[in-house]
Amino acid sequence: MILLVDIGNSRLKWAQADGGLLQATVFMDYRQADFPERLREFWRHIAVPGQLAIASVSEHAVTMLLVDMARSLWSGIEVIMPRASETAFNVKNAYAQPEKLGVDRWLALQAVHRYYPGDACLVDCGTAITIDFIETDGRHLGGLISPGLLLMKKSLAQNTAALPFSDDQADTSLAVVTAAGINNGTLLAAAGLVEAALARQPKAYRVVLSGGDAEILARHLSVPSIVDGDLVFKGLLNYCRTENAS
Ligand SMILES: Nc1ncnc2c1ncn2[C@@H]1O[C@H](COP(=O)(O)OP(=O)(O)OP(=O)(O)O)[C@@H](O)[C@H]1O
Ligand SMILES: CC(C)(CO)[C@@H](O)C(=O)NCCC(=O)O
Ligand SMILES: [K+]
Repeated sequence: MILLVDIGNSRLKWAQADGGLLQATVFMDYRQADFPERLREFWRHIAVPGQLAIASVSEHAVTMLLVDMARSLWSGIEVIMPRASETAFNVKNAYAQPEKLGVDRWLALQAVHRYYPGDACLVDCGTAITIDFIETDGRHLGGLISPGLLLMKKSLAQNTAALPFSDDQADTSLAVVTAAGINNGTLLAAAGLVEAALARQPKAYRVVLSGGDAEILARHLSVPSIVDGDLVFKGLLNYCRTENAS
């Protein structure tokens, strides 16, 4: 049994994998005061994992809390924390300083290369929206970073006098009330960003979406896309299998 954890900037996701098969994902808000207690209550009842694999783009303290908790629950558990590198699993990192690429992007790129082979455009619609291009041969071309939908809406509410925070249904039509104007405007900003990034490339790329806003973005993109919310977990599993085999 392997325990997989993806710590984003808004929330944490964890799942177990048995024989390479992913089980259901649990989403948790790790900024709440009772988070450690709630997590421990979950983990006390799961099948004992032999390995814990963590991908974190959050503060080190959150990772350490999880590692300490896992070690206290299951002494001898092996902890795996991949870092972005120059190459791994046939993917070549485009960054001049490869370790600076977010490990979530790095792991998701490896999963895309393995499960959706070909020229691909990976879009993670989380706290941030990241767009990364990868070639059939595993060459990462680089990417883009923008605020995610929630951040765009929050910053409008925080930096204007008249605009409220709104989190209702959105589409990309012209609005005649403020809330819809914000929801539709931010959604179109995200969709337009992805479409513009694709249009600027000299050839076509298969679009793969992940993250909390993947479904809504997929519904409003003018190009076909695949939604896979498990890319970071799938990327993490690569590292576990390798360690198991060695
Ligand atoms: N229950 C939820 N809690 C938080 N965000 C949610 C929820 N449901 C949907 N979302 C949407 O998901 C987005 C956050 O996505 P996700 O959980 O993938 O981010 P994250 O992994 O924490 O962030 P990142 O990896 O980008 O730092 C938000 O912009 C929000 O609009
Ligand atoms: C961009 C985010 C926040 C997306 O989760 C994360 O991948 C990150 O913190 N990356 C480090 C900077 C970079 O990837 O260039
Ligand atoms: K993420």
